Amino acid sequence: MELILDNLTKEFGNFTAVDHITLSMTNGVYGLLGVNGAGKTTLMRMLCTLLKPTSGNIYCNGKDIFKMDSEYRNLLGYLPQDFGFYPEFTVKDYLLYISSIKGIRPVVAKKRTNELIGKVGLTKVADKKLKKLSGGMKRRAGIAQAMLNNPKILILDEPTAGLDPNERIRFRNLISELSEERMVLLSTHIVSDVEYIANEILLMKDGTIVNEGTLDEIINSMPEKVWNCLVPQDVAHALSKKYKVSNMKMIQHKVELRLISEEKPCETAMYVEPVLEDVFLYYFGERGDNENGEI
Ligand SMILES: Nc1ncnc2c1ncn2[C@@H]1O[C@H](COP(=O)(O)OP(=O)(O)OP(=O)(O)O)[C@@H](O)[C@H]1O
Repeated sequence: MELILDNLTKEFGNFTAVDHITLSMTNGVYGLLGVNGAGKTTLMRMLCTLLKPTSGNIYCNGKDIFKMDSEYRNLLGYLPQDFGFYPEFTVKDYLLYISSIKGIRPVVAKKRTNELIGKVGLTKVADKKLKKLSGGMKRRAGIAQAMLNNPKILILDEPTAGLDPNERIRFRNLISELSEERMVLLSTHIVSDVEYIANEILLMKDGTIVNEGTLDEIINSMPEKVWNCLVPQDVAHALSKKYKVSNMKMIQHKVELRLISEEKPCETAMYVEPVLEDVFLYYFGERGDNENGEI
């Protein structure tokens, strides 16, 4: 399975949401990481043929996905950010209903529904109405519906948004399990989501992929260094205005800062090994002197 994005672009009026992305993806988990508004959903909607590109193409095993029609849709499973669920349906009925929409034969649908309910850990609540489930459980039902046709390409838009830490971990494990022999593309703005499960990380900013690679490749390619410094409060204040600061902690009467800088930022600064969160800050963070800065 290979998906190729060739100069993919989407404009809304004179705003470019996805800007000439060229990319190739095969089996494995791809983590699309970016801040709100980076263009993740727009990119995913094009990959699901729900949105036509302004220019550029997407090829699946060499064929234009917009010309493949049902041949492509049969390969695809999609969990949208705000997936419409049916509050009065039980988990089982919901999955059987979606199966019928997808044109899956009833015998196959029944078998697949039972299998997936077990896989996503919803056996105990299979006959409960969706409105009675927790956010994480609903999201798991959402994943199950995306998996009904045993897709070779699974696209998950912010699947962990709003989940508590336990559910988040459970979800990550589930996604890893489901990634065998298929391509999974998941978007998130949470660094740890991709840190643990993505084989390939795509950093998206302002409609473009600013960096792409394995966790190690991305971390090692950061052009600046990460420093730890323990300084008095006034110095900490000045440093945080000048540099991007990934962490700040009070230790007795001093402040411990973790910051990103090309050169040694102060006399006492010690170089530390970077982690993905530092890289995220490098690309997406703002220095403290930028009033509009948000991470
Ligand atoms: N239909 C549309 N018309 C106009 N602008 C749009 C439309 N859809 C998206 N945009 C704009 O395109 C940009 C990218 O939006 P998109 O939803 O793809 O980002 P995102 O990375 O998924 O963000 P989030 O994490 O908040 O969902 C945003 O500035 C958004 O306002």
